Amino acid sequence: MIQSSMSALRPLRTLLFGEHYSLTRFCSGFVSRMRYINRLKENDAACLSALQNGHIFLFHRLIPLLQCSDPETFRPIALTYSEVQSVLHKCGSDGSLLKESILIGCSEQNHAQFCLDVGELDPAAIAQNCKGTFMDLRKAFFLLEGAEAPLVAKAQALLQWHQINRFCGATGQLTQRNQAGSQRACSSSSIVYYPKMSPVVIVLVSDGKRCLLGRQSSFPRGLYSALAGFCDMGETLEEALRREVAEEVGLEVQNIIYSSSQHWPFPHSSFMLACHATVSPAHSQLNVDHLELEDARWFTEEEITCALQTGAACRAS
Ligand SMILES: NC(=O)C1=CN([C@@H]2O[C@H](COP(=O)(O)OP(=O)(O)OC[C@H]3O[C@@H](n4cnc5c(N)ncnc54)[C@H](OP(=O)(O)O)[C@@H]3O)[C@@H](O)[C@H]2O)C=CC1
Ligand SMILES: [Mg+2]
Repeated sequence: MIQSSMSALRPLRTLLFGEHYSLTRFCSGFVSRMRYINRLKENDAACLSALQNGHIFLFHRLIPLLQCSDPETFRPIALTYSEVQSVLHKCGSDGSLLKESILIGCSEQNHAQFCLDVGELDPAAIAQNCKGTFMDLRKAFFLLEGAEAPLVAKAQALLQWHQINRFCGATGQLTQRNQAGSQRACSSSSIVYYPKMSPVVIVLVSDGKRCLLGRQSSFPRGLYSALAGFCDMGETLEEALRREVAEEVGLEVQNIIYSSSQHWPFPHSSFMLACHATVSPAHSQLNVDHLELEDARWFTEEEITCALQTGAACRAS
């Protein structure tokens, strides 16, 4: 039936697209990659085979292995299956650890990408064999180029999620992961667990002339940031944002406009939703909750520009 309807469509296809019509011509590289990744999540054998032909990024106890090409530029090291096998052998492991690799993506060159935590092995020996260095993600996040920081952050977040979700919350039994590492399942309760992110709002509040920034006592000296907070269960983005600003600085905001989003790996996996919002100048008096924030202040555009220029000058020197 399908066959005959496909044949019936052929003249139309030829008219529209010419003799060399093929379905794949209309699948962009992006679509093919997304479908490929999805297939690897669903098919353990396909995923294992992709691992043998893919690229693997190593971590040691959640710290990524990076290569430093010059003092300012770091890149994650993409190793092949046989390269990792050889490094593991040199470090006294039989290589079975490789099966614990977790799928994190697919490069534009169509190589499936995986990450692997070699936490039981000697990090110095691994780093030396790979000509790399293990660097804390909080530092690495700001030194990695473009798309590489989110990839490394995603890898670390997935590795961490697997490490803390080894047991079923209902039965206490060990959970089993699929080959891609996109889920864990408990055979006793049949519960399937998926990697989780906590939704977080971050908001730049303005009174029309100034913007509001705050700092926690744990922030590095001199660092101020837009206000942020975790969404509570059942809240909308707008409700969470209004509550957080009210809690932290005692203001009521309006005119909430969504701006953008990003995955944020610290302290665990958050999904940050960034917005703009306003308060009227007549209601901009701050009442800071010092249990949550060490300080919060209104900053003028000139102050922000000056601080950014000073920061850029400090980084350049
Ligand atoms: N300006 C900022 O604060 C910035 C924050 N971020 C990120 O935004 C997120 C929120 O930061 P923050 O301002 O500290 O959040 P909050 O203002 O919500 O305060 C943190 C407190 O919220 C409680 N909490 C509620 N839900 C969670 C959860 N799912 N995970 C952890 N704690 C929770 C905890 O309190 P208790 O332990 O008392 O229950 C925690 O100490 C973090 O991922 C942070 O890294 C990023 C950039 C800037
Ligand atoms: Mg906060």
